[in-house]
Amino acid sequence: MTQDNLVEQLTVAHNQLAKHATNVHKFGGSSLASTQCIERVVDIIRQHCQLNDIIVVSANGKTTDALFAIFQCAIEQSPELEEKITQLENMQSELINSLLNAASAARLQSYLTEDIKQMKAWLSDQPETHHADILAFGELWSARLLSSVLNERVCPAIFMDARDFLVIDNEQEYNVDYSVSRPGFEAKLHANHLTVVTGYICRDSQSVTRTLGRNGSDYSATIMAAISHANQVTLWTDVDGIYSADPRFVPQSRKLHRLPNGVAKELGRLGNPVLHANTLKPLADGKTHLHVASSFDPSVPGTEIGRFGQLAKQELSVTYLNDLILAQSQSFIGDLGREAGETFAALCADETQGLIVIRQEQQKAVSQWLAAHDTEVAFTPVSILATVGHKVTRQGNVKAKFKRTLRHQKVLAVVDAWSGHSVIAILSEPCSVELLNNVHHDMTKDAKHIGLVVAGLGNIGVKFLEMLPKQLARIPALENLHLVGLMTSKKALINTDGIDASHALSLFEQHAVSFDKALLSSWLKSHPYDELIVVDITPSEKFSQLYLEFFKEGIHVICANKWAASAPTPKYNELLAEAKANNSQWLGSTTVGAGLPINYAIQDLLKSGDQICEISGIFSGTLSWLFETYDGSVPFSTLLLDALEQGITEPDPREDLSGRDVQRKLLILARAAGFELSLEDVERQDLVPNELQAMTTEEFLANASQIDDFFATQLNEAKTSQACIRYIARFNVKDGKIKAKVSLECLSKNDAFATITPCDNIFQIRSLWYQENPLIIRGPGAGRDVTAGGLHSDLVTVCQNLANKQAVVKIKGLE
Ligand SMILES: NC(=O)C1=CN([C@@H]2O[C@H](COP(=O)(O)OP(=O)(O)OC[C@H]3O[C@@H](n4cnc5c(N)ncnc54)[C@H](O)[C@@H]3O)[C@@H](O)[C@H]2O)C=CC1
Ligand SMILES: N[C@@H](CC=O)C(=O)O
Repeated sequence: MTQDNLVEQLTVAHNQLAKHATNVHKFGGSSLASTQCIERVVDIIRQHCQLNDIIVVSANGKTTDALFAIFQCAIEQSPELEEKITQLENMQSELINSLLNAASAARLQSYLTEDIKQMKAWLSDQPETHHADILAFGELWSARLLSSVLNERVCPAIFMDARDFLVIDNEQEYNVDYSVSRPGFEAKLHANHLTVVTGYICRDSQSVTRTLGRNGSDYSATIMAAISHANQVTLWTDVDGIYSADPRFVPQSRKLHRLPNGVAKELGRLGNPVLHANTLKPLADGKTHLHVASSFDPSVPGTEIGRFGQLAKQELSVTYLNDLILAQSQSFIGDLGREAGETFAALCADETQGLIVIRQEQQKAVSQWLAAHDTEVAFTPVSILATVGHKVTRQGNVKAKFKRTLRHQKVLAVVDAWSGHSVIAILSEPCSVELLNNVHHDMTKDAKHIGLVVAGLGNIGVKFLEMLPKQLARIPALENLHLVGLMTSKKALINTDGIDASHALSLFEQHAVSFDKALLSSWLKSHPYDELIVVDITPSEKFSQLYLEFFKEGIHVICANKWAASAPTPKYNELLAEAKANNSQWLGSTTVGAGLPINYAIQDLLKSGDQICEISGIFSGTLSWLFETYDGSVPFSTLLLDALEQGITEPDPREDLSGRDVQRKLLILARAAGFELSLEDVERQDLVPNELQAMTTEEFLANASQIDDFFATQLNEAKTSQACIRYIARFNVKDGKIKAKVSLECLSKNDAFATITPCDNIFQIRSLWYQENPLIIRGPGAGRDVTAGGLHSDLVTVCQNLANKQAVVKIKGLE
């Protein structure tokens, strides 16, 4: 979804049933099969449609099948005819009476009685002449009923019989005569109404009822889109999208969230059960997007078909058709082969090898056609198996892979489709479910697409983005990762087609727009990626409060932000539980020690059965740098401003000076070590004087010199006893009692914590296995490079886990 779509979607969401642009919604028979189904459809219309939209309907449930059966009984003069008619009439009456108030029900009931009378008359006298008229009752009843229900419960709605305006000029090709149909429709239109139109039926230029063939209602919907210049068509059906293979047979199939028009058309041509070749014909220009969504679960994002950028074009799918005929003839070599392929709309054809693949029912016609050309033909029963994707015939690597996966099969030929969007293998045996699964696995196993959203483009965020293009190029685990979102506190740039990581910041400068939480939520709920990772590099408590929503959507979170990991215990536990329930990964290695592997070390000890009883050290890069550097020659506040400039402090350095940042880190590590405690359980010495507490960051920085006397005094006192001052975090457990404190301490110069490189962190861990001689981890604990590097390390871990399809949640660094 582009930013434009995003904004538009939000506008739509806030303007349900408001006067707006026309969209077309089509509801299939299964979506309208019962009272309960129709109630669901009414809810969908309430939430997703607007006045002036067009609703196209199929016949309720199995009504068309019942009408076919009735027609057949009449032809065969079967004694079951009366009973079948009564059953169908009763079924329609039940729907009418259960959904409408008494007055409307009586009105529709009387129409139904009239229709049944008419049907019986046609059935008793030349039923063949009225075949299409009889079938048309299904859509007629369905549209009349739905429009009445909408009128009663939702908004003004009118009912239109498509035969009153929709004219086809050639029955075989189902070509629409738009020059008659469009003005005919417009003349009947009522402004500020929903229009409910019968699918499947139309008339010819002699005003004879015609049907639009198999799945004609989908075609009706796209015709209505072309007639009304609609922006979107949604096919509400009983499946929730188009999959990379038929999900009934291929459990590993993935939903294709976005399909380029040409690829969708090719899938329809090669027998995709949801898409049909004619359906896409009226949308050939690609401007109107087609959505496939489930009326049984409308909140689940379906498949969008239209014009897309590069990313959607990388998707591959696999489809097959059994019970076909391979026709081989010398005549098919050269131009005649091409002509035959076009004449019979062959599933595939190769004029160099002289072959075409057709459906069984076409065999006779092909024989006759060839007889006219006086040549011989050999017919062989075959099946086809195809890999379908945007311009796939030009992708040598994909074709090679496809051939490799089929090397043990009896492949008669591998042919490029004329469209360029599929490579088709002709098999001498039917395609088995096992073969379909194997080929699908091989062709799509690397195709999991992961979206990346980066929140926070400050000191660390910018460095993270600077490193991203190189990381994407050199780390195999990031192969299918796409930067799709960037945000700061004020603006966001979301582009589902991907944001070029090499120009991320300038693209953000040029195209970012204001956003709010509702907009973000709506996008996050409908994003088209298999997985989405949000990297939180903000210092914002408010942003951390979105994690619960992220986890509910199965989104993964990597954070440098410490708020969520140090939240009050009930909240923290709720986040862990929600992440686990939805297989969301939550990693926050950089929340303590920046890029140092302290979280991993603690987790590893715990996992291996060790028990930690003490964690202490210098956890703040800022305070480490300040106290290691401060010797009284330069005022403390000058050093503080210097640290801010170097990017090692928190955005507001009082977070460091107050000990709050260290307090959070100690809590995060104690939790990682398996202890349950909250921030209040960690005693904290605040080094910010009261008078500087309530100021804005800018005011504080302007008045920072007020802290100098305090630190000068502390330093001088320490010097008199050959000691030094350091801000130390200490956590220990003795006899089950927890003690946790962060404070300024006066240390002997020989103390392990007294002599570290400025800005380094030092972590000392005592445990069952490290009692006398503690485990020490030491190194740079703050700064742009190491923190951004640590975030990239978490990113690779998440992507690797996703590639390995680990079902178990791992919340590294925070568990
Ligand atoms: N400086 C360091 O060495 C380390 C920093 N961190 C953490 O990294 C985070 C970022 O630090 P800096 O880059 O120094 O901060 P910064 O102040 O330079 O940048 C913060 C960014 O977050 C954005 N932001 C703020 N609130 C937002 C919201 N509600 N929604 C979206 N974006 C929002 C801001 O617009 C800005 O782009 C902090 O949580 C910090 O604790 C973690 C480890 C080390
Ligand atoms: N200000 C912090 C930055 C990282 O969390 C520190 O000094 O460690």
